[in-house]
Amino acid sequence: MPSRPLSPSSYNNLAKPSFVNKTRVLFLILTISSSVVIVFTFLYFLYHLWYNLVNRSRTIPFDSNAPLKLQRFTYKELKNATNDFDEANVIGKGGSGTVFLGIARDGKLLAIKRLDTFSLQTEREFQNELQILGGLRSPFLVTLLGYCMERNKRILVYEYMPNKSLQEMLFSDGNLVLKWSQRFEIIMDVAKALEFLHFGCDPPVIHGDIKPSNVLLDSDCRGKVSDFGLSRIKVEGEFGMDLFSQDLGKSQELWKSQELSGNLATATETPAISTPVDSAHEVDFALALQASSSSNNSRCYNVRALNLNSLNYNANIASESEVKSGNGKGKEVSGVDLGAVDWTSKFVAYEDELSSVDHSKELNVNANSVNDEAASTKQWGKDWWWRQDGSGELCSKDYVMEWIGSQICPSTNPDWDEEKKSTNEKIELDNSTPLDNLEDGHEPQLQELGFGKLEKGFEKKESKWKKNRKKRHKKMQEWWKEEHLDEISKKSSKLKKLETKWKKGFKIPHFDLARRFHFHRRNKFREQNQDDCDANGEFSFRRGWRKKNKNSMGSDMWSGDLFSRELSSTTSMRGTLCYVAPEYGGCGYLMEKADIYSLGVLILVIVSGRRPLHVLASPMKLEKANLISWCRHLAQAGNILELVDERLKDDYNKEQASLCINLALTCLQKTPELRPDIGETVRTLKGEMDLPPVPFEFSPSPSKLYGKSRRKQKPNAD
Ligand SMILES: Nc1ncnc2c1ncn2[C@@H]1O[C@H](COP(=O)(O)OP(=O)(O)OP(=O)(O)O)[C@@H](O)[C@H]1O
Repeated sequence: MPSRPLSPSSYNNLAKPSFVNKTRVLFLILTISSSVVIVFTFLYFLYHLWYNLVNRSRTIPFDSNAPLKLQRFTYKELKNATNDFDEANVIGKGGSGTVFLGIARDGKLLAIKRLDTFSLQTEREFQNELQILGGLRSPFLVTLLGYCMERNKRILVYEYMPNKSLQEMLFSDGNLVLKWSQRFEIIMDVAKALEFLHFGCDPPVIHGDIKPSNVLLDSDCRGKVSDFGLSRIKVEGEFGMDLFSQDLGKSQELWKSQELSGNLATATETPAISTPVDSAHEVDFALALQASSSSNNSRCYNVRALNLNSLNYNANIASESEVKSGNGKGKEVSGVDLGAVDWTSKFVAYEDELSSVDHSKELNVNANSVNDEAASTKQWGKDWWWRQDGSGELCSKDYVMEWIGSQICPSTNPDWDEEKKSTNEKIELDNSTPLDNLEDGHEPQLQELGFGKLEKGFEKKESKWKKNRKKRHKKMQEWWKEEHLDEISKKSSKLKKLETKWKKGFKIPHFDLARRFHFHRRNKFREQNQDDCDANGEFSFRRGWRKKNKNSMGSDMWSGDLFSRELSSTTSMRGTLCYVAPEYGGCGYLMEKADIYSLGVLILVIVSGRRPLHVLASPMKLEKANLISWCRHLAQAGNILELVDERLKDDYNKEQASLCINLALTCLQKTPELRPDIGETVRTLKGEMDLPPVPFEFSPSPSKLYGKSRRKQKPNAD
């Protein structure tokens, strides 16, 4: 019997079970995989919870809401408190703002810091102070009492510290010299402040800018750490933080919230604090974004600035220096009064001196008496005074180079004019008996006494000096080119590459918008900078060129020598030159050990009463210019107490002083891991713990210790 052909429906019935099976398998797979995902997520959540509980430190929790507890002042209130921000009330000036003395309605004295510009950087500093310092209370930290935030006005209100800053106390002209006991207490206070920040806060806080101007002194001269503008909260699990990546995160939030709400809300933790829209943010955000695309970028900008200045210098040197420079002072360079010589001459003189260290060993004439010194000076190359050791210091060198670059541009450097004046006066003082008794710097008096007439009398002399000066300019220009142009051009080409990368890349909508704003505004910024530069400006690493404020105090210590005052306390985007740890200055991660390094520098500064870079008038003292190098050389020579401030005479505790210096040396080790942590540092200072082993290279070398005795022993043996 022929079989009946299968109908299509029967085919369907036959295919169904396989289809159903497939669906079942698929369903099973999906169920299993999703349950695996859920289980893993749950496990991860449990692990995270456990991790947080276990690692919850024994410290106080960091109170991010605390800023909201700060008093919010109105601008009018602060205006009244400071007598309309009267100049007479100015008690200090830093890189970011001016500090005024204010009187509250209840008669309490306040330190009111008005941020001078409105940019992303000042905004970041402002927010940092609110978010970090605002949430901390410690007897070793200056208390932030409140703030004012109205349109583009940013003001911070602190407790008033009657003895101002350690910077002023150590380096001001007054006769007041900090006693040893006070110095030691201040060292202890700063160490305890850092102990609180690193170990007492959860998460730990890294200050990032420990230096004398950020240590304020109360009525008893006890130190309190201030200025959290560059501080960072250490995020758990992170091995470090990059300043720009953090800023960028914050900036992106700022940017987003501005876009979404039309208001520039601050970080999410402080929704109550809001800032009005301002285009400056767009520009600076873009700038930060660009900077974040290369960790070296911030430096590159400065290098570019240097190039501009150098070019300016090159272009103008022949013509302008002749017209503007006034008098050359070649003779005074080698003369007695080195304090009055101009920077060019000084620099050439130093350069000559350094060359002699390098090649002719002229400094080591008395071979017998200075043999050891000769050995140590020989190894310092031409750039020994900024080279502390190793490649990590290159960033510092860059800063120094930039600064010098700015200094050798006579048309843009007001100090040249000042020195021109003082030289004019000097000519008078050197050559005319009636003026002999006059003090330097009294131009009106000089004019009254016939300065104009005398000036004519010395015209011939002047023209000779002008020629000398021109020669010297040229010599320095050539030296500068030889030494650094190669390095600088490499860097600027790197910057160009980055710029093209930047122009081509980053097509993300917000970023692109930011970029366009950035380029538009940056050109404006450059023009403005150039104008500022031309119009009697000064160079600051934090702000680039800025107008010189004659009343400026604090970080601008006009009493100091030209070189030191600029270099020792100017804040960059990444800390302050000479105080910043090599790994961080090298654009690395900001860690607790960076604060330890800065503390090491600070200890040396406090003990010695010198700035970290302190070029004195006498070129013979150049070996002491770099405090850290000098200290290391003294340590090798087994003579660290020579570092102690001469003004203390013998009135200090030698045991404590050598403990401090040796501790500083351990803090200044290149490898961050080798530096002690702040707990060890405090215990060592308290005498509760032995000094961590001083690095081998800074221990007195056997030849230095035993060299003499061996020589003595020889005759006996014979
Ligand atoms: N609370 C305060 N009480 C008394 N004086 C203060 C107070 N805060 C700051 N000053 C003075 O103002 C000066 C400038 O302080 P500010 O914190 O603005 O800048 P800085 O730390 O010197 O420099 P930068 O901001 O560039 O790091 C200080 O050196 C100090 O003399």
